[in-house]
Amino acid sequence: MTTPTTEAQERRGTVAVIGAGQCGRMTAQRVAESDVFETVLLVDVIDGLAEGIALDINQSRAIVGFETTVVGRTIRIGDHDHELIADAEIVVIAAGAVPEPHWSVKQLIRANEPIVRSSGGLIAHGAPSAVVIVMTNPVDVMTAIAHEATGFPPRRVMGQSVLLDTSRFADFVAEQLSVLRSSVNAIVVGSHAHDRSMMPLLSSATVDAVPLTSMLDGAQLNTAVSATRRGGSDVARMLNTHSSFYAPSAAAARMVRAVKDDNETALPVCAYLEGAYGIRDAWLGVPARLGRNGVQEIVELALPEEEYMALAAAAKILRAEQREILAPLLTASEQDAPERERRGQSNS
Ligand SMILES: NC(=O)c1ccc[n+]([C@@H]2O[C@H](COP(=O)([O-])OP(=O)(O)OC[C@H]3O[C@@H](n4cnc5c(N)ncnc54)[C@H](O)[C@@H]3O)[C@@H](O)[C@H]2O)c1
Repeated sequence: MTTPTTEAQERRGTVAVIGAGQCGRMTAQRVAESDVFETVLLVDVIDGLAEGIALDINQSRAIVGFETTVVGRTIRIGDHDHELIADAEIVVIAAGAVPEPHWSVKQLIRANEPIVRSSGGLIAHGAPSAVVIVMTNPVDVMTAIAHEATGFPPRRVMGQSVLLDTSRFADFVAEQLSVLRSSVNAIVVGSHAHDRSMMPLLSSATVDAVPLTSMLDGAQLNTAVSATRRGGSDVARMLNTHSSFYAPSAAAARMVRAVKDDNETALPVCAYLEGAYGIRDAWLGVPARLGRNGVQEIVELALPEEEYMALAAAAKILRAEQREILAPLLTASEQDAPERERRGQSNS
């Protein structure tokens, strides 16, 4: 069954979004408005929340002009109604605890780990062929947890992190130079944490093919980098009670579309590295080609020594954080198995 078509377009397939808070509901809306799926399923543990949001989005269809149906469902924590997300080809995890302002990263991890693990269990049983996109913070470690909880090959699990940071960097640079955002060609890699492990790659950044480093001086470049690293916390501080959701949902919806389109679109995402950039056994932000099976290939850019080393340092921090709560991914004997066969993900 497909929904009626307004043009020569057919809507097929289901995207499930777990968590109907600000990020989840906005992602569901953006995906529905792209009008390429038959159904967007939105689920939450709060009674009636997902159902209400779904009804509201659906009532905008005649104005906005899309036919995708958003279906809302309430789930109980630990009640794995696997049928619920059956048929979902892509699942976005946007479920999370409401953080207290004074929480440390460790407290956030402790609060969100069971939520992401239970979401992973639901996906593993209900949608065993799905591609998973994790939004829950801290996203690099939560992506690793989602991978462990689903038992999926790493290529079918990725995090939304550096696509958002890349967009923030492009926005700040465009503001500084009064140019179109589309003329800025730059990429952010590393961690989604708001510190030095989030790395705009200045060496390859261009504006209309002119190197960015020839257009901004050192102080201006530092300003753009700091503004990018602070991007999320600045929004959260202004909103006071909440974190950002417009730009994060735009990034998640873009990733959903790249997976759906299956044409190897390269986007920066949090992915598992097993040799690319000289990094093994860590989840972090790098450019990757996306498709129906998730991460088709890690795109290995030629980085100058300084950026290469900085990325290795970011990976070291993330690996340590991830190993603290994960069972080791590789045993010594597995280390000897052929890379691509073992992980199902190629790095080139
Ligand atoms: N990756 C990014 O770029 C990015 C950006 C902003 C926010 N985030 C993160 O995304 C997550 C969601 O953010 P938000 O602003 O939507 O938060 P929110 O508080 O508005 O929504 C979270 C929702 O998750 C639901 N939930 C909790 N446990 C659940 C479970 N087991 N199953 C289903 N639903 C469950 C809650 O009921 C709530 O509705 C947070 O962890 C946040 O830090 C990530």
